[in-house]
Amino acid sequence: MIEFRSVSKRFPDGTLAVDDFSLLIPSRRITVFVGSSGSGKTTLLRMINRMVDPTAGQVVIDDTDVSGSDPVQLRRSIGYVMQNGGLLPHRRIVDNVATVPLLRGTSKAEARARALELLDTVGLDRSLANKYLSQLSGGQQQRVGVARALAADPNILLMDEPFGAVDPIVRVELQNELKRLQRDLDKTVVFVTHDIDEAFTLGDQVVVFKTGGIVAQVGTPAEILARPADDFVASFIGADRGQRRLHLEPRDPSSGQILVVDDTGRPAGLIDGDPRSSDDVPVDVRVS
Ligand SMILES: Nc1ncnc2c1ncn2[C@@H]1O[C@H](COP(=O)(O)OP(=O)(O)OP(=O)(O)O)[C@@H](O)[C@H]1O
Repeated sequence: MIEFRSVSKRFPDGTLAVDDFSLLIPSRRITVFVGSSGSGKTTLLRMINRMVDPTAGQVVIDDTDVSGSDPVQLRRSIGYVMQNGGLLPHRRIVDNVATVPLLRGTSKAEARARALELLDTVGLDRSLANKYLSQLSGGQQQRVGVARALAADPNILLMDEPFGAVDPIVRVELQNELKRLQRDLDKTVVFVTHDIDEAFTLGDQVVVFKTGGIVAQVGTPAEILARPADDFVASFIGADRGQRRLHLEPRDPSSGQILVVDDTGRPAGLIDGDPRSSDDVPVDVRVS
């Protein structure tokens, strides 16, 4: 589990990027940070591997405050994927994937063998191993970024807008692939995006941010869709434009769960509780 405890970040130029932020990130799930530009998502993500240190508060991973960890060791033990991925254009794909294991002292032969396995894991043909980045498509490049992040077999994978630069069809493929990988490999994934649909597709837990690292709402996609916390969230998820039209269908009362379904009757998720037991919960919700 990753825990942010009353974390703030003021940059040297005076910008308060994050103000008193607290959150629990469950292990082996995908948590998505979504919000408008400049709301502090990347700053928070980078606090997990100490690319950024908070000016107040603590970030704790499995009961250990990261401020006591060596930043270089920590960074090598946590996978990190970013948009246009930090890959080295002058090195072959296989060598890019093997970077961290080599830095950690794994033999060249072993690191290469592992890199080839990882190409399989992320759905890339091994024939690409000796090519260079410029010879790959955008989607393939992002897969290499994911393979590289997985190379040290980290428990935690941080992903900062990793699919932002690829076309919508490839983006959906990559999202599906990530969900499969998470199920197979059981990693704790923290994923940053601007795209609310991507957040709802991927997230077990979704955190909607306002400017200043302020949390507008935390919940499962179904909870947020069915009960936007305020006008900001409603507007962000498109509820105010009537784009999302979901409604709640109570299930077996003993289960205490309610099914959220869209206009076509397709289930969008489950939420806990009885919608009719609370005045502020609409039984018919316009959400997309
Ligand atoms: N090194 C820095 N020095 C000063 N201000 C910074 C620095 N890094 C980020 N900021 C500011 O902190 C705020 C939060 O930035 P951050 O990159 O965390 O937001 P974000 O939600 O990830 O935005 P985006 O979605 O555009 O990437 C912004 O106002 C940004 O300008």
